[in-house]
Amino acid sequence: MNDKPLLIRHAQQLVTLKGSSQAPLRGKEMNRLTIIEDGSLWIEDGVIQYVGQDAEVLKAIGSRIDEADVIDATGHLVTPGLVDPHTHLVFAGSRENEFNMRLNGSTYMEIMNAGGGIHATTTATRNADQEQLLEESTRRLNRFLHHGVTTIEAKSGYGLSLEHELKQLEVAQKLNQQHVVDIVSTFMGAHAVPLPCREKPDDFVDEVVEVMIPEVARRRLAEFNDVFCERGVFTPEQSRRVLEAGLQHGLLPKIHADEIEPYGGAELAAAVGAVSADHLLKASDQGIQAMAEQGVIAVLLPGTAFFLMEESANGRKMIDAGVPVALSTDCNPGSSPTVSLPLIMNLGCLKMGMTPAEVLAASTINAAHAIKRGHEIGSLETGKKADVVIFDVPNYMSLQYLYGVNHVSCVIKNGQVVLQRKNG
Ligand SMILES: N=CN[C@@H](CCC(=O)O)C(=O)O
Ligand SMILES: [Zn+2]
Repeated sequence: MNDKPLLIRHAQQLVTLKGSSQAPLRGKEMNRLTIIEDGSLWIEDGVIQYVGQDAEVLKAIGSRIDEADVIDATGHLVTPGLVDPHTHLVFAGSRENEFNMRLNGSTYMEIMNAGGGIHATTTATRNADQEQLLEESTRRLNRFLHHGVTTIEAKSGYGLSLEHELKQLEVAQKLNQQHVVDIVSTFMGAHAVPLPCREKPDDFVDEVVEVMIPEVARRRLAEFNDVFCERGVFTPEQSRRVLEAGLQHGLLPKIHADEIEPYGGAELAAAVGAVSADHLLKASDQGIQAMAEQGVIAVLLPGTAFFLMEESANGRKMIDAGVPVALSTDCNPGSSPTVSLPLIMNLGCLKMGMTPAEVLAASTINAAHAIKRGHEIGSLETGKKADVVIFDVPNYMSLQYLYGVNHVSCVIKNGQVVLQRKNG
């Protein structure tokens, strides 16, 4: 912990997103950023103590300014640390061959049904030991940090057996201990039916429900439980079994829903009280309505749609229907190998009709709520963790307008400067 306080001064825009620690922003609220011009932050013991205009903060700290390290953010944008609420961070290998196959006409599901896709990464991940997984995942996590991400969700799901699911989750746990970026773990044993079980998928669901979930919960290796609810993977009935079993063991439900075709995933998310439903490219209007009524967060992944060359989810319609929306990279080796959450924000604007304010809310406070961390991160408010990004742009609109560029200039995690970049 830094003994010295940290003072960030004179931000051209300091976006606080204050006032939503209890519940995610919805509808028109998603444009409510609360911006302070000539903004400053006083950070002590890893926690934000004062937020306001420079003159106000200076008045509050008085002569203590002499104790502090000072960062001059003149001409820069200051935001909460970005939060990525849906990644498959821990895996081995890569699948550029499948990218090439898709560009030659194969579809994502054809490749998976032929034993590639998730199965290919499962083989590579099973063959990797913890050390290799840790090394590959650390490199990825470093790159997330370079793009301004200070907290990330990480799913298992490339083990598909108790032994290898535990291995993936243990690697995530170690990464959380070793790396400055915080990791929140999700168990996703129901990511695919392993090839040898293909004739008897319900037997595999039994194993997930009766063996894997209880053991993962007993070892406290995850907080959430996810399932790939899609035709040819897990049916809505099987998915419900998995999610309800998780709930019985204290694992909160999340769901990969309606990605390839409308399949009742959004409706199921609402019925089981899922924290989030993710993907939703093909979600039905009734499903969207049900999510709005139950307050299920839509975690949208426009990078996945982009990379699969599909139409994005209708983020605009979901926000207008009152669904709280968050954004994520979906970082994985098959459908979205990116680590750039800022690029995903760009795509949120360009492919889903979200405003620059909405994508920022979706990648900070709403993303924090999607992993049940809204009370401690996602906004710049007194008492919250001092996770902060300084961007080399003058305002939040420029972050989207000057798209496809990494504008991160400095990242502060728990009150410590952990990354500084030169932007020229
Ligand atoms: N769609 C299912 N699961 C991942 C992709 C996993 C993979 O292809 O390896 C996703 O969220 O996109
Ligand atoms: Zn995913």
